[in-house]
Amino acid sequence: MTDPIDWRTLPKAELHLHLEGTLEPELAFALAERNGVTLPFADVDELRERFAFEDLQSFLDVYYACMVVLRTRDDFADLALAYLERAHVDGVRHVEAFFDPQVHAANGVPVDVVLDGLRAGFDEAERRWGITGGLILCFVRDLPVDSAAAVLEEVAPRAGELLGVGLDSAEVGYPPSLFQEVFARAAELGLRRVAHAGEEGPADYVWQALRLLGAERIDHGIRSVDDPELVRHLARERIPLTVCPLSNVRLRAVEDLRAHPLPALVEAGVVVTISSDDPAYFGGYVADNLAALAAAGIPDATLVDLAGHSIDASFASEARKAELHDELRAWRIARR
Ligand code: HPA
Ligand SMILES: [Zn+2]
Repeated sequence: MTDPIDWRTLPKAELHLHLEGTLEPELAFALAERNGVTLPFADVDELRERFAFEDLQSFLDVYYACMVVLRTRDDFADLALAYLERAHVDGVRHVEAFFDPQVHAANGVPVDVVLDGLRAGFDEAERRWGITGGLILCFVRDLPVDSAAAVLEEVAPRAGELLGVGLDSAEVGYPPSLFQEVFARAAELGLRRVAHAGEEGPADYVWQALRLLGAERIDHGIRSVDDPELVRHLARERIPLTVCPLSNVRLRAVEDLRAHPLPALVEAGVVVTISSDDPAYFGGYVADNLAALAAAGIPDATLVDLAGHSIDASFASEARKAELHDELRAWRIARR
């Protein structure tokens, strides 16, 4: 028998990661103190007690409450670099990360400040650890569509500093169709398009994200299993799903990992990738997600294949993808 795999050693890309969801309680309280901001939780322990979520909304309430500590360019740079250091330890070689500028704007922080800080963090991580990647601006689907359009126009002159746009936050009752025009404008600006769909919402929202928004990747997408025609479409067109197993369990989108639709999706030939979503809140970073899947009975060889999918499904250049595949090949050879 071969040794158990240390999933941190496996080269991989992380494609579904909310930077604000990497705000560990200790950093949240340190930033609150630095900025003279009061969090609605007494201390780190009380905040962690609030991590017993019942659904997506009960998580979002805590997640948005913590964001008030993020005020300055340095806060955003520190947040990004702290995550990227953990990602580096986790064997993440390429990251495509979300951020929610509408929420920061509501807190009085201009999108330019957010973007300057996050970009500084990414640039530093590339220098230190060779991690590549970039930023995906997410529209918050339960805020007015006008505010999504406004933030897009505000960043339009800096579109070249973004990889793309996404769609996140409370899903049910906020169908992708609401954002058709905003996504069309993003495409005009040369931005790639992804969208959260089929996390708590129905398979029809996945169809809408594909057909109305031009989404190239679906974030979560697990409810696609309810629609066999959709599963066949995803497989045939090689449309990747960025699946976040520990998130799905914590937010009760699935009962437990053994009931997760991932094996059915993989079996059907869908390009599944694994990510951590909001690792500070959901009990694990990406290697922890892989370890949890292995413990739940997913074969090691399947999980290694999914790391390969994460490279293919990324928006990295073809040259960078080839480099990452070389690293993965070397890893497989070293395991033999
Ligand atoms: O898991 C999520 N789903 C939707 N919106 C989010 N914003 C941060 N995390 C999430
Ligand atoms: Zn997400």
